[in-house]
Amino acid sequence: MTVFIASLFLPKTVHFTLPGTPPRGSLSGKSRPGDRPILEKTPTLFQPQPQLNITPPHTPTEEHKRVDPFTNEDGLRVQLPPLDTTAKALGTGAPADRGSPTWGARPDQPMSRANSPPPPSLIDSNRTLQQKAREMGRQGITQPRTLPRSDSHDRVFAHANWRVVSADQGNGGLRNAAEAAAREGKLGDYTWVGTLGMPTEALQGTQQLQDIEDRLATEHDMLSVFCSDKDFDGHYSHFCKQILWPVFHYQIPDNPKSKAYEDHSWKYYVNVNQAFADKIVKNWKRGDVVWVHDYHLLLVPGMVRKKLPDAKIGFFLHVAFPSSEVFRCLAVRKQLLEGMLGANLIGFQIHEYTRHFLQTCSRLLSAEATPDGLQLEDRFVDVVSLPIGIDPVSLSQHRDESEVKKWINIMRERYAGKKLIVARDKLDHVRGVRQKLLSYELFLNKNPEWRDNIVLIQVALSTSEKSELDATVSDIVTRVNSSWANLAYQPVVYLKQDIDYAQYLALLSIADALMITSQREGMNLTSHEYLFCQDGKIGEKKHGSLILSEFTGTSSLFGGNELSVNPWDYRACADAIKTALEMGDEEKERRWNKLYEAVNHHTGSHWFSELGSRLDRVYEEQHRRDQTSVPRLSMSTLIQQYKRTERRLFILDFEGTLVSWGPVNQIIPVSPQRTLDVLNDLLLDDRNTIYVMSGRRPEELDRLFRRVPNLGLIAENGCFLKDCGSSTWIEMADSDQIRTWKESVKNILTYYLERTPGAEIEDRRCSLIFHYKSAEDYEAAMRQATDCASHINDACEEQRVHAIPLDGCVLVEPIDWTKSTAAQKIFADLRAHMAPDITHKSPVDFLMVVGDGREDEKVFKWANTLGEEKVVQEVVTVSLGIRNTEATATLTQGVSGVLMALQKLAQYV
Ligand SMILES: O=P(O)(O)OC[C@H]1O[C@H](O[C@H]2O[C@H](CO)[C@@H](O)[C@H](O)[C@H]2O)[C@H](O)[C@@H](O)[C@@H]1O
Repeated sequence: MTVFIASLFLPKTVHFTLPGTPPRGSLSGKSRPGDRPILEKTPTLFQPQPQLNITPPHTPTEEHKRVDPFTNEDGLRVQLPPLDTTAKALGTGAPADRGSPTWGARPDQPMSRANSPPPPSLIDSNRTLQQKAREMGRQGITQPRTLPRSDSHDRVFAHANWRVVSADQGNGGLRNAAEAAAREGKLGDYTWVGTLGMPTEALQGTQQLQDIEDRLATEHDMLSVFCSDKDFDGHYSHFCKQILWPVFHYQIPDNPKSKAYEDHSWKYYVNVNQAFADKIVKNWKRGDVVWVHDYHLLLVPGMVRKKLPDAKIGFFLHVAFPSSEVFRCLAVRKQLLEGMLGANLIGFQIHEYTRHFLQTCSRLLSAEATPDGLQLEDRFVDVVSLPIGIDPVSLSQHRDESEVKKWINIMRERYAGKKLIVARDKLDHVRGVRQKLLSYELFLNKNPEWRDNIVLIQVALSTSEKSELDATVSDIVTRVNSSWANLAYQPVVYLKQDIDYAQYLALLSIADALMITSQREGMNLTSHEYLFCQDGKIGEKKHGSLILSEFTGTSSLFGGNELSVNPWDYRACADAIKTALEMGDEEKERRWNKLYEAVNHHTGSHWFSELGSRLDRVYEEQHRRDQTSVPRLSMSTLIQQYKRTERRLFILDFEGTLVSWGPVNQIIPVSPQRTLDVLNDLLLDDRNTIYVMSGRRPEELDRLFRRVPNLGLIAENGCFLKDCGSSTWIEMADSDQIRTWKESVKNILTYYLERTPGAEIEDRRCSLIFHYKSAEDYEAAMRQATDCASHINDACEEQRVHAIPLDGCVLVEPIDWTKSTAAQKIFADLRAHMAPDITHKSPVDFLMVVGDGREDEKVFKWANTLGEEKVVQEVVTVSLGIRNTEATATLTQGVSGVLMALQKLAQYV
């Protein structure tokens, strides 16, 4: 069995060595294969990383021996050497939350064909610039690539030497988690499915590309997904980055240039998702598991499901899921949701995102949402929240490297006597770097005593987002530095480039505080890594404070032990900086201990394996329900069960089971005579106890069943109970609670009623129903009704009430009293009335539940448990519905089938 882990970027990619590139080491004028040039100089803080691959050519088959064990294949110091099997399993060392370097902008990878080449005039006039750029490149100064793509460019790459290297794009947290789970034996065979993260069209049809694909598959267990550059660019740079990423993080651009409502790049998104699905389908074998990750691949579960109806598919969203109010702005909202719903299990980082997703589906797809997931027409999809975490084991090993200690020493010396606030973020609006700098400026303004004594080190990673943000942030940095810097002091160190892993770990270890001001963020693993590095084990600063935006997923794990901030509130953020710096050691330690415990509890490996086990469980459960092999009710078995028992309890649903559905908002005018006769016949045997359950009001049921003495009744779906032979109703629900929520819900219902001509509200004792079957415009009414249900679910969750969109109506009822709670009360009361000398452990030896609806499923479940636990000798649960059921048998002949079956039993008095 193989687990496919589909994520947009593979953990590996390839780098090419182009003929004519200067040999590695030319920064210092020497050529030393495998060495990282920067190390040949006296190390300076945050020297730019060279991006040119300057290794002498070598063939793909001969792996180059690395001289410096801490450098990766690319000469960047980001990977531990494969010392032994444990170290090997630790894999790539890199921050969990990575940057996303601009796609198609590396000089050692082919250029994209997505954009047409610039006109020749421009190329000519650019030549001098290109010369200059090359010159600067030789000096180690990184410049954006200026060469336009051409046929010769393609040919060069098609024949150049290449090597597999660790990719610097993609989800580091996911990779670390998978590697940790594998290392700990919680994940068996697994195969990554993803793109190389570079334009590949130039290589299409070449042996080169085939070799790359083969090598990744055979040596690294990675299936490469190839798509045209245009598709990838449209998918990633446009649909993902300009539409999904902002909208999922609550940034709906409201300016006229906004692309949020356009869908011109939608087709590219579909194409890339289809390419992933095709790759998975082609390689899938029975028993394999498919895990699809993140917002880049929302359609993949649905596409795979279409081809492989039985596949076990999980989907996890790493970023935030917004409120339905925001999500509904997307033009392709339904397609996206339906794509995700192809999975058996959908995971989110925290409960808030799960709730938003359930509400969004209930609102936009009119799907029935339950706390466990979504009941679709033909399947149930489970929905869970499970936060990802870091891998403390590999982090700890990486932290022990001498390079980290070296950087700690350098920084210790450089910042002696200063307090350090550190941060490493992507430079896009969502991450709130601008807000952070403004509050830091405010802090320095308000607290002159701290000037000269504090430094903010902000590492800003590049993004594909091209905006004025860059300029704004640089302006603020300049303003702060020019206000308070002097020859020996600079209040902000701003690095617009990534730092290597050793420097990153040193930075986290030496900090006095980490400051995260994301406007929204799925999780934020940088804060986990920081807390881990603050244990003081490598003799550095310890128990530093964490200033963390309340809009990150991580903040919901930390229980207020962080300094939680609203990044929009500059004053509060400035105050939080002061609190962080002036906090006493004892309080710092107390807070850190709690935070550290949370970090170690929610590890990446736990996350990965727990998701896996949950998928296994829900898949089993869904399959059990899906099996059309829920047997038909066997009359002969039922008769035998009935005949060999003496204390029988029947719990029978009313509408749809004992009578055909009538208009729900009307009292049935005619008594259903046949039903009453059958019930009376059964009750002639005093070994039988019968309860009828219904959503109707007590007075309606009284009227309907006045000719069946000794019948027990459950009204309003479990809110009222009348015992057999009794004339009084027991109110099960808490009437004060009901009164309170009814007031608020009625206001909401009235609002929608006024906008839905022809609709009406039915006020039951414990529930309210918004009926729109007779609305003048049914389609419009249905939209109002789903909005109404979602409005109630948003506004009244704390009042323990929920709104359920049903066929032609929205039912609003309490969460805590159901048909099942009523059935349990009946059973408990029967047990309480058992004579003390009786030795049976159960008041009944035969329990039959028959029903056809959603509410009845809970009663089936409860009854089956009594059977499974052998509390009741014979348990028969029968569903009339065609939907998935918990019942152990089905009856396809509808109401007359039920009446016939009961009539047969009644003959055996
Ligand atoms: O920028 P992208 O290539 O589109 O990828 C989005 C981000 O993915 C990863 O972050 C997300 O997952 C993390 C782990 O679950 C979570 O901590 C974070 O909040 C999510 O946004 C990746 O770490 C980021 O670098 C990417 O930008």
